[in-house]
Amino acid sequence: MADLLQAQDVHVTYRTPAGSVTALADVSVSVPDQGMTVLAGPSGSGKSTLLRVLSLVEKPTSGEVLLNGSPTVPLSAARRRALRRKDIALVFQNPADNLITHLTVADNLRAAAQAAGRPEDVEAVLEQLGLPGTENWRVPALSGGQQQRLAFGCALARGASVVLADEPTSQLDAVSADLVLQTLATLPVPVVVASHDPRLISLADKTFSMVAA
Ligand SMILES: Nc1ncnc2c1ncn2[C@@H]1O[C@H](COP(=O)(O)OP(=O)(O)OP(=O)(O)O)[C@@H](O)[C@H]1O
Repeated sequence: MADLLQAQDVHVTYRTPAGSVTALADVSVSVPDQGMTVLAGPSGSGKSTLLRVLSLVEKPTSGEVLLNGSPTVPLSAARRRALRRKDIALVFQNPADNLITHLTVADNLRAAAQAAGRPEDVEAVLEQLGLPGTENWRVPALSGGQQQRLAFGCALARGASVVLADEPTSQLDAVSADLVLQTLATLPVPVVVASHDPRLISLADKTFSMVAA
């Protein structure tokens, strides 16, 4: 197993009107190129910040982030954006934030595939997500859990090599959350999840426990 993503001695400090806030202090973690890695910890421990740093959305104040062994911090914003578009899917907590809500399920998957210049296989992706027969549904007709699973499907459709998800079960009822967990555990790409959901942590191949900085 190789390391897909590595954070090395990462610090993140935010400047606010009330002074500076340290979100991450000296954090080092590696994400293997398979299975599910869970970033676990209480509210305020920096899970979402670390997820944004690992997904190259946010540059750390100091430290390095390696993607497939190559440093990303020295790269230009454009180069980081290109890497992110090619390899990395960040799935947000609010299901609808991950989708084009006025389009159908199939058109969301097609848009994701086309943006990456990839062939579409809508039926195969929906089968894999446990959403067969929903091709023509518009996003608001899906439950929150179904929307979350469709967001994972869009990540697969665009060929992302890793999916990072922020608290994917926090806005779902228990039944929907279970289906999302099953889907996450069977995605054919490595997954990084920020969560304090014990059910999710119990499915992890690797857990990184965080404490407030
Ligand atoms: N943009 C920001 N500006 C200022 N402070 C921030 C910002 N983002 C995060 N923080 C602070 O950084 C710390 C870590 O926040 P973060 O959201 O990463 O933690 P978390 O573990 O994901 O929390 P939660 O589970 O509540 O989402 C907190 O003290 C938070 O208030």
